[in-house]
Amino acid sequence: MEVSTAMWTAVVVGAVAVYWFVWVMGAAEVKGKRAVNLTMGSITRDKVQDKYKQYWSFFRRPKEDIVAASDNDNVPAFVDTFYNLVTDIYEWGWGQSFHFSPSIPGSSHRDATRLHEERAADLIAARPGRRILDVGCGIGGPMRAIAAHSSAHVVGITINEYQVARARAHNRKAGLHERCEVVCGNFLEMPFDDASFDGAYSIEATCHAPRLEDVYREVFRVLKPGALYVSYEWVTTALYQADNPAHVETIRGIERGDALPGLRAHHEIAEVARQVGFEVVAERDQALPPAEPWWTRLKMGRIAYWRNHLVVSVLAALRIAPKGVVDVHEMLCETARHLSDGGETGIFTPMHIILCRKPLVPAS
Ligand SMILES: C=C(CC[C@@H](C)[C@H]1CC[C@H]2C3=CC[C@H]4[C@H](C)[C@@H](O)CC[C@]4(C)[C@H]3CC[C@]12C)C(C)C
Ligand SMILES: C[S@@+](CC[C@H](N)C(=O)[O-])C[C@H]1O[C@@H](n2cnc3c(N)ncnc32)[C@H](O)[C@@H]1O
Repeated sequence: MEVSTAMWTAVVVGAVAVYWFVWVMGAAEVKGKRAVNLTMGSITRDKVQDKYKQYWSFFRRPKEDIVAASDNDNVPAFVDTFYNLVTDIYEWGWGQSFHFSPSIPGSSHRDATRLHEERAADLIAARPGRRILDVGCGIGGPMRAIAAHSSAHVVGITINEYQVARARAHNRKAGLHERCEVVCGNFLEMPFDDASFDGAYSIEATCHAPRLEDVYREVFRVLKPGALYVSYEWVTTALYQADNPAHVETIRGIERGDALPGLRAHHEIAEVARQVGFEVVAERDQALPPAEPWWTRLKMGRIAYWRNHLVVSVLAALRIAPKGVVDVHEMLCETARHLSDGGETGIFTPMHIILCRKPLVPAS
């Protein structure tokens, strides 16, 4: 082979390899976000690494310090930073719904996710003409599934501005923008009138509240009397032992890597709901058998995480992705390990479901 032919062959093979690596491998989810488009939310490129360090130093401290009164007020700001750092990676590697669901043999993750979301809509009797609140809506995966399933009008709230933009873009693309509204705000002080919603749900979002009563009280305020609220809570189960160092390490790992001021125990949830005035209609851990494990997808993804790590490292080296993206990705790999451990040992569940009703007549 002539030298020039060999060179041209090398160039073509190289170009195909780069295309495949970035465009094909780079799209971890079908039709999802691509690795070349990984930004870091509303953070400018040069600030990503600093913001990551700030986030990490906040959530790495002893739990007692985070929960201490003076720091509580800072939690929503750090949660916002966290979602600037992870939103694109979540969308790229997981999809538009930022939560878990029990796996369903023979069904895709996408279908299992949708069914888990539709369950929330059915539990609160979402239907056409009803105005439903999505507390902590992310980029709106559940909101779109619920609006499509029930034909209700869904209003989502998230603290993160970048997520608002992503959610609105997806709503429009799905043709659901007239039924799905997105508001940027803090669910601890919601910009909604009293008794202005016919139902509400929160999927794996209220775990970010430093005090659960603050968010439940707000949901109670904006619901009409008789309306239902369902929440999918992250909690430690009855199997968790606070004197078992391995358990403590797993739970601390989950808290650190998921911007949680402190996981609650399963028995605390209903107490808080009643304390703010709700009637508790039902409560169960949706992860318990006969449900299939929710952590399978997380665990099976290990090879994909390694591949993703390679992709983000190359993109960061080429300065296509911001520098801090590699650190953030590393943190997520570690978090995935703790979450799988929490699921396998049964000490943690991300789907402790509580269904509440605002009484027709206020309790005396
Ligand atoms: C409810 C919350 C988020 C739950 C999950 C949606 C996310 C928890 C951990 C995330 C991930 C871990 C590993 C990542 C992987 C290394 C990367 O290559 C691709 C994305 C991940 C799979 C990522 C996806 C989202 C999670 C599963 C919390 C924050 C309250
Ligand atoms: C893990 S995501 C879940 C998103 C969505 N429920 C889903 O399942 O796709 C948690 C969401 O809660 C939101 N959140 C956390 N703390 C918040 C707060 N104080 N006010 C409003 N939203 C908040 C985050 O911005 C994020 O959108």
